[in-house]
Amino acid sequence: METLTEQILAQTIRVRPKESHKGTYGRVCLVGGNDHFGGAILMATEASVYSGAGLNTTLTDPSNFISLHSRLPEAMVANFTNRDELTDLVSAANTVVVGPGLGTTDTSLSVLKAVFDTVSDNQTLIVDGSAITLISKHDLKLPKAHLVFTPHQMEWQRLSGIKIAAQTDEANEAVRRQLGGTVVLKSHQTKIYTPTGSFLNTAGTPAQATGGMGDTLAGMIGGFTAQFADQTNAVLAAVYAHSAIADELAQSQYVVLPTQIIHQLPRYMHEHQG
Ligand SMILES: NC(=O)C1=CN([C@@H]2O[C@H](COP(=O)(O)OP(=O)(O)OC[C@H]3O[C@@H](n4cnc5c(N)ncnc54)[C@H](O)[C@@H]3O)[C@@H](O)[C@H]2O)[C@@H](O)CC1
Ligand SMILES: Nc1ncnc2c1ncn2[C@@H]1O[C@H](COP(=O)(O)OP(=O)(O)O)[C@@H](O)[C@H]1O
Ligand SMILES: [Mg+2]
Repeated sequence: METLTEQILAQTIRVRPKESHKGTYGRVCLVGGNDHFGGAILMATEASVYSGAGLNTTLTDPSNFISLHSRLPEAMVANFTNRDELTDLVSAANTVVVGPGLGTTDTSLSVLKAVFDTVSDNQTLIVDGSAITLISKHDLKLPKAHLVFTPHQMEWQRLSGIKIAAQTDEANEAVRRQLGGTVVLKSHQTKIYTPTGSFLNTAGTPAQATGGMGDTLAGMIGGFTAQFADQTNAVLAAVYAHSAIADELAQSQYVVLPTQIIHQLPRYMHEHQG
């Protein structure tokens, strides 16, 4: 297992070419946020926007439209139960993030199934939070896409069937191979299992242990994979940056809020572009 270092940032975060426009930096479609968990999709969307993704559209419950727009006018919004809009917007994206705050109701399940029916193998699909729980509960067939799963240990237990205490590298890698794609197994020391190797993230702090921290990471992975060509490096750089920014803030803070990490992203990415 290789330890992630700051080097991953300069290898991934590109200096922006002069001749470019919003279309150069990718389209992200984020799907989630029911009438209880609006904050989750708001944070994921804000993280994608602040990571620099060129165009961001959020498919969510209509009760979240006003809060999302008033906080983040840069993002577009649509109703996640409108099947035609979902099909159009998901198809148009380079990266789709599904799950933050999606919930586990019948509506959540039908939204997730619609996303799975729509994505294709040239797209990256980040599967987070409730989407992981729904796949486990309903034994859903996974779509053909560049899959990136972002479970915490309990979600990984549900998806892989491996109890938290038995989540060894060998056992985790075996399930990753069956699933295909990449698994970001989140904990106090996140491990990333990819088709080309495994990585340990030693950055990060207990000051991050607060709700919304993973929703924020899912949005960052969305923003990074939409912009940067090497999809594995984009995931690794997002994981590292998320924790490293938290470490900076934790030097003088007892707790680090997800939105504080988000607001440091443009400055941090400017300092670490290669
Ligand atoms: N502001 C919001 O709207 C928020 C919405 N959220 C959403 O709520 C939904 C449910 O997610 P939850 O994760 O809260 O609930 P889950 O029920 O999926 O998992 C939480 C449980 O897992 C346990 N656990 C064991 N190891 C863990 C680890 N390493 N990291 C985290 N938990 C671990 C926790 O103690 C807790 O009992 C998701 O869709 C999520 O996106 C949460 O992110 C919280 C904030
Ligand atoms: N003690 C800790 N040390 C380092 N990182 C942590 C710690 N606790 C939580 N994190 C990080 O915070 C995030 C939590 O994700 P998750 O549990 O999905 O949060 P949520 O669903 O509430 O947004 C992960 O990236 C995890 O690595
Ligand atoms: Mg989560």
